[in-house]
Amino acid sequence: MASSIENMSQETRQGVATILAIGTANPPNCFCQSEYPDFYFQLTNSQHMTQLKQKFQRICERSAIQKRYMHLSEDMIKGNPNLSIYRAPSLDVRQEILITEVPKLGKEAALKAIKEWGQPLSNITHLIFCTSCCATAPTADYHFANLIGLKHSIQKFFIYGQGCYAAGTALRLSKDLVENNVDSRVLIVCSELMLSCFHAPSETHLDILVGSAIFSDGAAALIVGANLDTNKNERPLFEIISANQTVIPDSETMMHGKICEMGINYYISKELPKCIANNIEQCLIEMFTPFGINDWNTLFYVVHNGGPTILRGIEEKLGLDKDKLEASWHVLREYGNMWSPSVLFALDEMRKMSIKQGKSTTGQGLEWGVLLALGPGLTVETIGLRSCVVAGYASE
Ligand SMILES: CC(C)(COP(=O)(O)OP(=O)(O)OC[C@H]1O[C@@H](n2cnc3c(N)ncnc32)[C@H](O)[C@@H]1OP(=O)(O)O)[C@@H](O)C(=O)NCCC(=O)NCCSC(=O)/C=C/c1ccc(O)cc1
Repeated sequence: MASSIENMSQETRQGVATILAIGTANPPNCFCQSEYPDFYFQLTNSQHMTQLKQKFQRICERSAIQKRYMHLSEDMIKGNPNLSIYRAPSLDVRQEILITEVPKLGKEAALKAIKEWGQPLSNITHLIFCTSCCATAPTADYHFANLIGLKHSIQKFFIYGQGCYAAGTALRLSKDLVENNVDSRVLIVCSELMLSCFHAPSETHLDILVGSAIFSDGAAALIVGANLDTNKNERPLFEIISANQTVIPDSETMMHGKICEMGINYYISKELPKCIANNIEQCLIEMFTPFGINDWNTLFYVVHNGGPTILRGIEEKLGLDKDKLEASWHVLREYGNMWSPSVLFALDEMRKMSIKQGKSTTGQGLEWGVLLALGPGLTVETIGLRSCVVAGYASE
């Protein structure tokens, strides 16, 4: 197996799932992290909780985040005061907004991906839509397909409630779809709005402080296909060489949530970063041993930016060089943790950063890499990637 990889040229291979375009979008409201504690405690009439506010300030300072985007606004809270009262029933008003806004933000990201891809909308054969934020029938994929104008014969899949690892599941599914359906083109869309889980601070539910400090809104879209039509100028960004899902044993209590009258009520254990760090190398061993790869610094990395302690834990456990998780740190700093789209923002940043730095491939000049999507379960989606030559790159 190893020798076949060493001999592979940088041409994309026939029949292998390939990412052809990436688009991202955020709502217009931008929140500066250093100003957010004042805004959040004032918005939720919690200024009197001075110790809790100081704790929240410490979490914001330690978050490594500089700014985040949210659909949520002061006017929305004023118009719906229950949104800012801890545990007050507010599911109806949240769902009413999310049913419209989740597909809408997804459309913005999808239009950017489709523009980069350069092909007509009618060439999309399959849609995979992911969100943890709105529960309706028909589901959000249906509303999205109508909104953007996909053909009625589009083959739709809806991935709901997987939180931050949904993009990995979508990539794994897209690989099976495009490698088994001739000429198929899959549109993946991940769209999340934190209005679904915005809560006032509570002395008895400290997990909310963490989510309120790091969660943010975003959408990302990809086009995936195999057997590129170079006559139509389809260009490869990354090949999906392999895809595994792993559930970390006995980790269910690390991160969980459920929809309640108050919106999504979630819990995040302090032990979560350690649990991920302790189990991540096994995921890499299982994916890359068949390829003869065991030096983790020979790979490029696209990791879900769940929080700074999660990224640091992975760096330390794998013994990674300083710049290995640069794309994920960038997304954490500039956008926060957007759940499912986050790791696709990091994938987008990886190829942009590689071009900006004059690297020969979309994977920081390296050929092989990994995308790690992490979420409730704890579930890890490990996606093996092969970079592509940067268009127009001329070696010396
Ligand atoms: C930025 C943190 C939170 C703090 O930075 P630090 O370097 O560890 O700093 P400190 O150790 O000084 O911690 C600052 C304070 O935060 C507190 N803290 C530290 N983690 C905690 C903690 N999980 N609880 C409650 N206090 C804490 C910690 O006790 C401490 O309190 P204090 O001593 O009073 O200053 C850092 O620990 C961190 O990155 N933690 C990992 C964040 C994390 O778990 N991310 C994944 C979130 S879960 C997710 O993305 C999706 C969930 C989801 C769920 C359901 C759905 O349906 C959909 C989605």
